[in-house]
Amino acid sequence: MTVLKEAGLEKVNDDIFYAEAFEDVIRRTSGYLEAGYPIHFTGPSGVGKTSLALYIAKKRKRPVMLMHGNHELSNKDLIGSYTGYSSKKVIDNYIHSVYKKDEKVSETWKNGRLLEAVKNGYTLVYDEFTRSKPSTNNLFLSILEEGILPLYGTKHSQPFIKVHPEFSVLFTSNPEEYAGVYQTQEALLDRLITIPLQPLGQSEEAVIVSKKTGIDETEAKNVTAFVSRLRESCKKKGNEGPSLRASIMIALLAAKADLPIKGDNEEFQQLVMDIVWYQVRKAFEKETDSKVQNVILSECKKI
Ligand SMILES: Nc1ncnc2c1ncn2[C@@H]1O[C@H](COP(=O)(O)OP(=O)(O)OP(=O)(O)O)[C@@H](O)[C@H]1O
Repeated sequence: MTVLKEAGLEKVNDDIFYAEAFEDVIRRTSGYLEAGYPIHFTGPSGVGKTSLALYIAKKRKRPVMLMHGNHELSNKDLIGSYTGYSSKKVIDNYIHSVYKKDEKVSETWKNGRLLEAVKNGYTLVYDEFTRSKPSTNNLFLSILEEGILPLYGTKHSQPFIKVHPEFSVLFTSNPEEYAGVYQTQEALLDRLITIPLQPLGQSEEAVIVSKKTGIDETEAKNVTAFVSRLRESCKKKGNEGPSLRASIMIALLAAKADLPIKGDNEEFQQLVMDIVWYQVRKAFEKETDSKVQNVILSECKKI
């Protein structure tokens, strides 16, 4: 769990740049959130779902909590649990002929992440929520429908807590065919406004790459155009191919190693090969390794 504001991690969000192609999505989703509806961004890896969710969350001017889906996430993590015992001993020996000892032992309760967010009206970004078990995510049904968080199995005398009126949530997920992703219960999906996101255009990706890595925008465009051409070839084979992440890695590593972003530079060729190989190999699974290398190299040489 990360409460960005409290952890002094607001920089995480300052590092997110506004992309014009998302302007309309930002406007629509901000309106839905203000009206009290949860948002769900879905799309392939690396299109910028988490970044966009964080960007929109930050605009709400409420503390932002980032939570990552995981198959080990449990109700204890979300609601809270007793973490042990604490004891308090008072010894009164003021009058030395009188000795009084008062000892109290009590269980120590620690609030879970969701309970904190719900109680204090945070904006929750629940990243890759379909990586948690559907049974864990059931808690969201009560939150979104009845406006309560049930305190199941916690020995609390109070059966639930009411959701703060400012609480809101943005979910992100990868498509169901991705490894490690659970199928989500229809009842939950039915309560979310699901918006599919597609990769940004190469010019918009270039702006992000340039701002994030410090390389010149024309060079960044050469990198994103290269990655984008490979992505198109992979798509024809039914695979997503390399994402914006690959462009950021190429630009960063080239800058660090002081490599020119030039397709005929052998060291640069090796760098891009290392970065995009896995994704391209997956798409061209029926081809030989040397054919895959040729696909990458011939696109690289166009830089
Ligand atoms: N608008 C943006 N501003 C700055 N960086 C961005 C932006 N969009 C994407 N990125 C960067 O691109 C990479 C992928 O973005 P992000 O993690 O948001 O994608 P995602 O769709 O959530 O991916 P995944 O499904 O793999 O989690 C990250 O390194 C992120 O920092």
